[in-house]
Amino acid sequence: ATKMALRAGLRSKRGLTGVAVMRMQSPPVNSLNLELLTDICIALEKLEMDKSCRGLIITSNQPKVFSAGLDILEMYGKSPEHCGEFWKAVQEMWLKFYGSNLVTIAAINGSSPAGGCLMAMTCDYRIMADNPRYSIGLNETQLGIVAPFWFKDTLMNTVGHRTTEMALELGLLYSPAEALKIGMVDQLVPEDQVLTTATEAMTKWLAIPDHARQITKSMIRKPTIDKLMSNREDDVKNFVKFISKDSIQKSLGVYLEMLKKRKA
Ligand SMILES: CCCCCCCCCCCC/C=C/CC(=O)SCCNC(=O)CCNC(=O)[C@H](O)C(C)(C)COP(=O)(O)OP(=O)(O)OC[C@H]1O[C@@H](n2cnc3c(N)ncnc32)[C@H](O)[C@@H]1OP(=O)(O)O
Repeated sequence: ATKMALRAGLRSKRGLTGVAVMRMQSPPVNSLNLELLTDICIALEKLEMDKSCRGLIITSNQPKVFSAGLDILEMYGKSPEHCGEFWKAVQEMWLKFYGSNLVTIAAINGSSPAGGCLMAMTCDYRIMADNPRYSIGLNETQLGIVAPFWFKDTLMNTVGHRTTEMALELGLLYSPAEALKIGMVDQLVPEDQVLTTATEAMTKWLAIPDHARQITKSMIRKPTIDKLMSNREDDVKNFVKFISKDSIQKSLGVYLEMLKKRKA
């Protein structure tokens, strides 16, 4: 096994031949800030160019949490320029993962709300710890914000039209058992078996010739990717306009307070 050290917040190492394991480690909850998003993108870009790499397992090194989603502090009280730069990085992460040529498997070893759920849904396969304390889903409306169309598309492509209406409008967070039932995740296993099961699943995916699998994946995902690709700048503008509204900033502020109080 070759080890590959990456910059802050991320470690990636080779286990199974041709398979990289990316472990997010940005304490306390792997919230996706600009730095972590950039690190993840650079790491994926490198792996994508590495001919010996065929698969990627993404998991968390933080206890109880896969990823808390986008870092709210990157969108709260920040300048429009900063928000725009942040949003471009979010788009970049989604485009790279959703369009990856690698087999990507999410080993979801903790809660995965909002952007964390999005990230997991960009993968080819999802294995989640069966711990009923964990939750996963796109809860944006609960924060008073609106998930953009490509979040919606990713969910719709994963769980279907009607389930997306309910999930997205109500901002539902699902238990692992519920998430399995609606197809948001593909498999549940005891917490200590998430990574080994991901490795087993990877073996199955890698038995398929890369070329055939990649073309098939692209055929299925390309229309969704093209939709964002041809609207990237408008999407950034929309985001900045939306997130800069006083009412939205207020909602985010209230939500952050709630997160802190809940802890106390
Ligand atoms: C009108 C036209 C509209 C057109 C649309 C335009 C486009 C607009 C788009 C706008 C969409 C933006 C999309 C956003 C997607 C997101 O991802 S938003 C983030 C949502 N995330 C959450 O709701 C998760 C919140 N966190 C939690 O629920 C919990 O932290 C946890 C379950 C993940 C873990 O729980 P626990 O282990 O108990 O840890 P905590 O004590 O709660 O947290 C520790 C620490 O971290 C802080 N924190 C948690 N999450 C975040 C986060 N996402 N960002 C920043 N900070 C976070 C938390 O406050 C604690 O801080 P302190 O230690 O108290 O300082």
